[in-house]
Amino acid sequence: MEKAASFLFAGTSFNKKKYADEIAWFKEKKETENEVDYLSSFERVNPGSEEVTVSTKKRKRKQAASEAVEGFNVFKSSKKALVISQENKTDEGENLSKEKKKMNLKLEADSILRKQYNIHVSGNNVASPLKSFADLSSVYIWIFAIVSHKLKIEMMYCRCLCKGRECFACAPTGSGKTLAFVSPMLMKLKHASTEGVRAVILCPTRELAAQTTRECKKLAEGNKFYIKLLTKKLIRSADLTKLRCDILISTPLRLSSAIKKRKLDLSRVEYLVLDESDKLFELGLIKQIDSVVKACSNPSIIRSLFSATLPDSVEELARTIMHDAVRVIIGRKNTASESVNQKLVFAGTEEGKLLALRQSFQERLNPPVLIFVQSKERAKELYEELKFDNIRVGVIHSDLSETQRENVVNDFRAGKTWVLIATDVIARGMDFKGVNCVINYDFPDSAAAYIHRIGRSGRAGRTGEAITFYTEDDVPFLRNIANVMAASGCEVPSWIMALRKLRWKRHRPKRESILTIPDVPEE
Ligand SMILES: Nc1ncnc2c1ncn2[C@@H]1O[C@H](COP(=O)(O)OP(=O)(O)OP(=O)(O)O)[C@@H](O)[C@H]1O
Repeated sequence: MEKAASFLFAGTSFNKKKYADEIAWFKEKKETENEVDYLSSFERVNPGSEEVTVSTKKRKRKQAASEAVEGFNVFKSSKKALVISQENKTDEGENLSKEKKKMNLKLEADSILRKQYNIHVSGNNVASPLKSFADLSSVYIWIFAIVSHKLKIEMMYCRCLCKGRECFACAPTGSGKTLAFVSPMLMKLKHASTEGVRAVILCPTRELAAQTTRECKKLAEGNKFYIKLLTKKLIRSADLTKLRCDILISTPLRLSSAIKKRKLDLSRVEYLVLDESDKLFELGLIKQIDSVVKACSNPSIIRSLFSATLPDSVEELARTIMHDAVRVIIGRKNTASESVNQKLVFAGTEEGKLLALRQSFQERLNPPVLIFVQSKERAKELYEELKFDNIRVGVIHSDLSETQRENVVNDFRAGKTWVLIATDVIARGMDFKGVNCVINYDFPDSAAAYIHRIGRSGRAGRTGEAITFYTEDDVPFLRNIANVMAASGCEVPSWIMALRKLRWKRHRPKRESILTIPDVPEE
């Protein structure tokens, strides 16, 4: 256990100060105490259960005995439990009914635990959620995820993948989905191999693919896994048929063109993860996804879909290719992270938006701040305006080269720039540490875009803020955003909730130019 756990923690830096309580909690208690802890919490929510009346000592013995009879992993290694179970073997019929009762109690406990943590699971033969330190010894999972109770997705998904199940997973932004699919994947792959690509992770953008590669490498540090980001350079320089790679991370376009041109062999792939899956299943990418799915022809492949937003249409489509998939939803599907305080601000006109932004920067600029606009032209314009104000500002959009985009992201991560203006290109999956505020300078074009944009703040248990400017043009679409806000516990004016809900495809109205300064030089 220790070895496996240290392998998982290798290269991952946890904020030990922040999680000091949890670490202390974990250190102070022995395995058995934690087991009892779980039991007593179960009893608290089951006052009617007969277990409440028995003494702690008796209860422990009773628990150990019946778990051993059933062969659950939790207490399997306990010799005492085995002895007691043999002593108790009196009548087979009685044992059978005890077993049934115990099984029912276990199912009930699983369901209470899921309810407590807002985990919704469906599918056949779904594994129990991880609940105590004892469970860790069987699947070597993230201790911090369990004690902090914040990163629940890892609890459930690790269990599914370790049991070899395909999975749809939908959990809020910043809840740790990346580690939820990378850590069990590394555990299952065990060690590096020369047998070609064994796992593929698809991400919708290059920035996200690069970030995921970095996370994978950090997590695998000390173990010689070959983890590769499929770059243009790699495609040009290497003979991909001989590529030594355990985990390959790519965007769909790059991978499908590599499959086509260089005959990359994906027939041994054991794990395929589609991160930000709803984005990947959008019309523009579906052909490439299809070619990747076909190329991963190993019949025992395990495929998983992850996102903070998972429309029913995507689920339906994906189900046609998945085998008996488990569906794991943390919280409510398609809702924003509850740790982001969301506000709507009426700015009247385009001019009003710039004024409001300048004013809020003068009053309190609490960097890092991310500002989203609806097009690259507008990103460039706002950049010129803010540069003029002597703000440490960066801009990222699809007109920049790969290296330029990389530099902009690195500068923002390093704190060299305090404000980053962006299009939706970085709205998904990007994990900038501690973004204090997201400003939707231009109203998002869908509820999903809103959820992902504001989800760049309030990550990994931290709190954040999101401000959305709206003008007259945006009013018909306010209700859609207001619904998301209300679902995550934010206050919304009643007049907005009374607006008619519109079905929207894409709301990108033609907006007046942001520029107030004349003659912007061409970049
Ligand atoms: N068990 C954990 N304990 C502490 N921090 C964690 C844990 N798991 C993940 N994190 C941190 O939480 C942050 C958010 O994780 P991640 O980027 O995987 O979120 P996500 O759910 O994929 O979000 P998004 O939907 O925006 O892509 C990261 O900085 C990650 O290092």
